[in-house]
Amino acid sequence: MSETVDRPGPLLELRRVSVHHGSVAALARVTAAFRPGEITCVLGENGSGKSTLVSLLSGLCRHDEGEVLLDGHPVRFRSPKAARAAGIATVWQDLAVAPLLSVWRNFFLGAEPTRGAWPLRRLDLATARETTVRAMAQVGVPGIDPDRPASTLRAGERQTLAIARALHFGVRALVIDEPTAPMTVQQHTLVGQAVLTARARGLAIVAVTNNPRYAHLVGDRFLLLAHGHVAGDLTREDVDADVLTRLMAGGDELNSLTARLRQLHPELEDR
Ligand SMILES: Nc1ncnc2c1ncn2[C@@H]1O[C@H](COP(=O)(O)OP(=O)(O)OP(=O)(O)O)[C@@H](O)[C@H]1O
Repeated sequence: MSETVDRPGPLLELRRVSVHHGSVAALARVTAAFRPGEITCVLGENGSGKSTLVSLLSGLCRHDEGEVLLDGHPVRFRSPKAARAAGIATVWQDLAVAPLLSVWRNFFLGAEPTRGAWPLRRLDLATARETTVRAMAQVGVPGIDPDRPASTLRAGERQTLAIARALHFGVRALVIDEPTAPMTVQQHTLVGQAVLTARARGLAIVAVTNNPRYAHLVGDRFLLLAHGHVAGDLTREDVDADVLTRLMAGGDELNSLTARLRQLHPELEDR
């Protein structure tokens, strides 16, 4: 119980949330809590509901049962814009940036700094470039050329740019969908650094990943999804990277772990 005394309350919470796509329950009575300064890695096989969870938290789809709470208050984001206005930024798996625009344009995307007063107000290019370079350095990518087209960035760098942007604009929660193309260790490392910076700044982070070793390295909690259900809600103390790898594959080990956890924590019965 002492664990809960020091931990901040959840920023975002799902209580018995279901999302249907037609007759398919992509998420079924999912209960989970995402706290400031905590990285929750979401793991599960294809079709387990990970993308639906990202869509729900980003305002792309809505729940039809249960409650989504922000700071303890029920919310229902009508659009991605509404989720962003509530302080939730999403790093999309393949659309983290606009590829034809430069790195600095992508960083600001319509919120560029200006100087002078109207009607002589104009874009402050020097500040825009400097800010981009500084923000990227803060998340572990020093010396980036801000004029490079974003299309020349690799998957991990694009995600890092989106994370740097979210940090700069002061979001409170970061939802990260891992790129579909496999990432190299180097690219994973880049994103990992950025994610850890975001955690140090107190953001609540929900990171979808297919890589259990990476998850174990950066994650504080692990939410395992299977067929839209929570199959496990674990902490670093519960699992090591090998167990997490085996759990992701489902099967007996996951079943017995789920049963053991439910025995120890009757409150998990509904998950
Ligand atoms: N737009 C949709 N219409 C109908 N069914 C959908 C739709 N989107 C997802 N589903 C179904 O909902 C379930 C969960 O899908 P979801 O994409 O959330 O899983 P996922 O874990 O992200 O899978 P993947 O790793 O393949 O992206 C699956 O059975 C999927 O077929």
